[in-house]
Amino acid sequence: MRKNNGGHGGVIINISSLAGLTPAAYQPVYSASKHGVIGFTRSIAALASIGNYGVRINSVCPAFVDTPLLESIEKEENMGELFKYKDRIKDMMKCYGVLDPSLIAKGMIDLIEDDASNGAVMKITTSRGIHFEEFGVQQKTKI
Ligand SMILES: NC(=O)C1=CN([C@@H]2O[C@H](COP(=O)(O)OP(=O)(O)OC[C@H]3O[C@@H](n4cnc5c(N)ncnc54)[C@H](O)[C@@H]3O)[C@@H](O)[C@H]2O)C=CC1
Ligand SMILES: CCCCCC(=O)/C=C/C=C\C=C\C=C\[C@@H](O)[C@@H](O)CCCC(=O)O
Repeated sequence: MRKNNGGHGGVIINISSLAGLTPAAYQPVYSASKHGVIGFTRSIAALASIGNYGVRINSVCPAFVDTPLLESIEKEENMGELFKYKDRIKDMMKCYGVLDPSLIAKGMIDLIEDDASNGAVMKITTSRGIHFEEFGVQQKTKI
C-alpha cells in the first residue's frame, strides 16, 4: 500500500473505542486492547509521515453503538466473572445513550476525505457528536 514500496498510498482507519481513552472498569481486557489500538495508530502514523508512505492512518473511538456487539455483554461466556456487572454496563448505555451506526460511517468518511488527518483520534458521542481527542503539539503527526 505504501508508495515507497510500490503501492498507491491510501487511508487506514483503525477502530478503537472511548474505552481506549478512559478506564472501563467492567471490561478491562477490552479497554486495554482499545488503548493499544490508539497507541499503535499514532505510532504507525508518525512512521508513515517520516517515511513518506503516502498512507494516512487514523483511529475512531465511538461510545456505545447500536450493533450486535452490545448483546455480547448478556453472555456469560463472553464476560466471564465480569458477567455480574452487565446491568451496570446497561446503566451506562442508558446514561450515555446508544449511537446509530450511520454516525460512525460519517466520521469515517470525514477521515477519508480530510487529506490533513494522520494519527487523528476521532471521538463520537451522543452528547458531542464527532470531535477529536486533543494531544500536545509535540505529539501530533502530519503527513
Ligand atoms: N458497538 C459498540 O458499542 C462499539 C463498537 N466498537 C468497535 O467497533 C468494532 C466493530 O464492532 P461492532 O460492529 O459493534 O461489532 P459486531 O459484533 O456487531 O461486529 C463485528 C464483526 O466482526 C466480525 N469478526 C469478528 N472476529 C473476526 C475476525 N477474527 N476476522 C474477521 N471478522 C471478524 C464479526 O463476524 C462481525 O461481523 C469493534 O472493534 C468494536 O470494538 C467501538 C465502540 C463501541
Ligand atoms: C467506556 C464507554 C464506551 C464503551 C464503548 C464500547 O466500546 C462498547 C462496547 C460494548 C460491548 C463490548 C463487549 C465486548 C465483549 C468481549 O470482548 C468480552 O470478552 C469482554 C470481557 C470483559 C473484559 O474486557 O475483560
